[in-house]
Amino acid sequence: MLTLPAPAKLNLFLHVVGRRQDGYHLLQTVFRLLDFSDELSFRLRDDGLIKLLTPVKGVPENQDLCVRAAKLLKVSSGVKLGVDIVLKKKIPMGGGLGGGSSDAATTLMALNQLWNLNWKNEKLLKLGLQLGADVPIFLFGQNAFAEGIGEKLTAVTLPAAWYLVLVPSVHVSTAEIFSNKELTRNTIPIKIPPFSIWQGHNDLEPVVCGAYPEVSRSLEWLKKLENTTIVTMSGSGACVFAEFPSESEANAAYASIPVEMKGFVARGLDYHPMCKSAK
Ligand SMILES: C[C@@](CO)(OP(=O)(O)O)[C@H](O)COP(=O)(O)OP(=O)(O)OC[C@H]1O[C@@H](n2ccc(N)nc2=O)[C@H](O)[C@@H]1O
Ligand SMILES: Nc1ncnc2c1ncn2[C@@H]1O[C@H](COP(=O)(O)OP(=O)(O)O)[C@@H](O)[C@H]1O
Repeated sequence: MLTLPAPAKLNLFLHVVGRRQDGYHLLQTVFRLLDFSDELSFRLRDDGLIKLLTPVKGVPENQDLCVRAAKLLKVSSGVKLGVDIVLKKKIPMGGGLGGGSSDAATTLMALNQLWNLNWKNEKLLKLGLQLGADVPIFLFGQNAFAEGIGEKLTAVTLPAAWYLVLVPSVHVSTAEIFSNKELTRNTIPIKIPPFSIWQGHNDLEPVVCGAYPEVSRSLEWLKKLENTTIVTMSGSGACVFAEFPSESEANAAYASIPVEMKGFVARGLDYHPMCKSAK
């Protein structure tokens, strides 16, 4: 068994700067990888079948992003092998933390190895984008400024930071938020780095807060905390987070969350844990 992590991400800001003709939105965002991961294990099968031994509740096996990633790589490479996948989910689903996309990226990297394909990272990145706009960042393997729909990536160095992430108990559909009439799509594009991560905002946040009061309440609670450097929503929500310069400040804030709120503290990473530079 090959066992590998699939880390979560945060969008430190997310600007919607336009819309493509196919309806997809043009974004500018900074992705920060988190030391908070799903775990995937892979066992080679020589009968060509792709099996998820631990289906996720509410997600049919053939729609799970790791199964879709494995099938796409199998068809694209023409390989005759298969795989058994065991997925231990820890990242909240549909939370704007990119869990499904990260599972897909880890699957592509694992099978590139297990099936002896030796595909270059750029080729995997292109394939990954077919599965979702968030998949490329996890294959890129380090924090990045992203443009386009999330595929034009420029590496960025971010300060050490810890995050208190709140997980409201609502499921937000990414497609629903992007199609909302109230969404503003005209934030003025910023220039590529250097820029300040602290001056950004999330254009999807007012739309999600309007539709889901629990997200709004969680955000308001975070905004009252002291010593935070960023407080915003990640991606299309529902998770919201506060950034702190030290672990002790993040833990102290976590210790004070009201009983009805759920969350966790995680360290910001510089690299994907599967990246050579991370070791
Ligand atoms: C908003 C972001 C920010 O990082 O993250 P999440 O909140 O999903 O984590 C991403 O852009 C989401 O990426 P991902 O979750 O992979 O989205 P996809 O499956 O590609 O798209 C879901 C749907 O959202 C809409 N969509 C998505 C991305 C984009 N740039 N413009 C869009 O309009 C499209 O309607 C699409 O059908
Ligand atoms: N392995 C997976 N993990 C999580 N979600 C998955 C997975 N495979 C498919 N999905 C589907 O993708 C949707 C978005 O999942 P996720 O990536 O966790 O959230 P987000 O796009 O908000 O960051 C889920 O609601 C679920 O229906």
